[in-house]
Amino acid sequence: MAQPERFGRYRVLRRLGSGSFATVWLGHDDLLDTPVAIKVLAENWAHNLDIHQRFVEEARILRQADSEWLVRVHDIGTLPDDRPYFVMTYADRGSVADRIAQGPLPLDEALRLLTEIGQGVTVLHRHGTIHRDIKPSNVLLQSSPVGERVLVADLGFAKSIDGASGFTASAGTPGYMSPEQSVVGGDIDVRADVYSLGAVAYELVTGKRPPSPPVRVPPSRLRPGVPPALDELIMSALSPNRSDRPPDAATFTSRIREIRMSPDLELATPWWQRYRATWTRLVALVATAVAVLGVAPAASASPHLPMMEIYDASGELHVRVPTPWLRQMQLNGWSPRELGLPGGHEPGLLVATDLDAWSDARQSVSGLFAGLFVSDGQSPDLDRLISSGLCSGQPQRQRFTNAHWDGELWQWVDCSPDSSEGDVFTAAVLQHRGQERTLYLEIRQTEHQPQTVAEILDGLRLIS
Ligand SMILES: Nc1ncnc2c1ncn2[C@@H]1O[C@H](COP(=O)(O)OP(=O)(O)OP(=O)(O)O)[C@@H](O)[C@H]1O
Repeated sequence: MAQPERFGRYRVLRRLGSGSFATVWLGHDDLLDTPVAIKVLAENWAHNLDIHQRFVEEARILRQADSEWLVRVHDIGTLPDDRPYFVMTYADRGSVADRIAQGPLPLDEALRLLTEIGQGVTVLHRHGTIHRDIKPSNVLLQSSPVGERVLVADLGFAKSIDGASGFTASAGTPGYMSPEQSVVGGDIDVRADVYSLGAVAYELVTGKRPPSPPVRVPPSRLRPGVPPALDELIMSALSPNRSDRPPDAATFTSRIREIRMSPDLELATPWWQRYRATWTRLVALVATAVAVLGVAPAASASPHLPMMEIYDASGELHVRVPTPWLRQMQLNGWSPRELGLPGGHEPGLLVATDLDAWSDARQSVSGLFAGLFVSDGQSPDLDRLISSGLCSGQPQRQRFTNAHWDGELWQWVDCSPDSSEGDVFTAAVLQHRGQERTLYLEIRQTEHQPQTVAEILDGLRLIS
C-alpha cells in the first residue's frame, strides 16, 4: 500500500507494520502536537462485514476500557473508500517480542513486564472481555517518565465473556493459545487468557516459546535459578485442564507480584548479578589518603546538567538525577545480601545512559545506583563494601553530612576504561539520620562534574 498523506486530520509519517487484517501507521496529530498510531482496516477485508465489525469492536473495547495498561483509542474515522481506521497511543519502544529477540531477559525485568501485562489483562477481564490472543508481539512498550510502560494491544480476536461460548471460530496463536481455543465451538472463559499469560511468562523467563500442550518441561530446567514458586505458577497456568489454572488474570498477577517481592528472588536475579559483576571484578583497595572532594582536580567547566527527581518502585527512595542519565532504569529494588549485608528485597534503583554498559566495567557510562538496607544503627565500612580494580590509583575520601544523611564518600577521578578518559567513579555509604536505614550509592560519570555529585547527594530523600 502506498503511503497516504493523511487519515482525517492526522498526518501520516510512516508505516509501522501490517497484521492479518490491518496496517498500522505512525501519524502526527498537528492540533495536539503528538505522535499517534493509526490502524486502518486492510483493503482486502473491507467488504467482509464480520471483520469490519470486529475491527470497530476492537476500537470500542479499548476506548471503553480506557486504561493506562492498554493501548488507548482516541478517535475513529472512515476513509473515503469506507474503510474504518482508529487512532491510538503510539508505542514508541516496539513490542515485548522485540525485547525477547534481543536475548534473555533478566528475571527481575521479566517479572516487571509480566506484572504489567497481567494488569492489562486484568483490566480487560474486569471490563468483561477475553483477549484470546495474548502473545509477546501483542504487548507494546511505550516510553514513560519513569522508564517504560506496557500496553496490551491488538484486541482483534477479543470476545465478550458472555458471548465467548458457543459457535465461536477458533482464534489465537499456536504456542500461546489454550487447548480449549483450538476446538471450534468449544466454550472459553478468562482462563484461556491465563493460559496465554503462562505461555508469555514461560517465554520471558526461558527465552523459548512453550511447546504445544501439555507442557512438561518446567522453566527451571531451561534456566537454572528460577524460583520454585515461579516454576509452579507458570506450570499451573499452562495446565491443559483449566480448572487447575489460576482462576483469572488478577490472581495470576498478584502471585507474580508476591514472587517479585520475595526475599529469595535475588538468588535468581540476573540483572543484579550483571550489575554486580561490575564491581565484583574490582580488587581490594586500601585507601590511606583522605582528600576533600571539593578540591578534586579536573573540576570541569561543563554546563550544569538539568536534574529530575525519580523514585523507586516502593516510593520510599527519592533521588535527584541528571535527566540525560534517565535513558534506562531499573526501579524494582535490590538485595543487600549481594553485598553480604542483612535484608531481603529492599528499595533500590539503577539509572544509566546504557544499562548494559553499566554492567560492563570496560565501557564508559553515566549513571547511578542507590540501594537501601537496614543497618541496625551501624554504618558498615565502605572498605568492606567496595573493592575496586576498576579504577586505578587511590580514591579521595570524604565525610559527608547534611540534614538527612551522614556517612563517607569515596571517589576515583580517573576511572576510565581503556577507550576513554575522564570517567569518575563515586561510591558512598550514608546513614539516615532519622531512620535506621543506610544507603549504598554509586555514581559513574563520563566527565568530572563535582556539582552534579553534590546535587545528587543533596536530593537524596526517604519518604515513608
Ligand atoms: N499503538 C501502536 N504503536 C506502535 N506500533 C503499533 C501499534 N499498534 C500496532 N503496532 C505495530 O503495527 C504492526 C501491525 O499491528 P497489528 O496489530 O495490525 O498486527 P499484528 O499484531 O502484527 O498481527 P496480527 O494482528 O495478525 O496478530 C505490528 O508490528 C505492531 O507492533
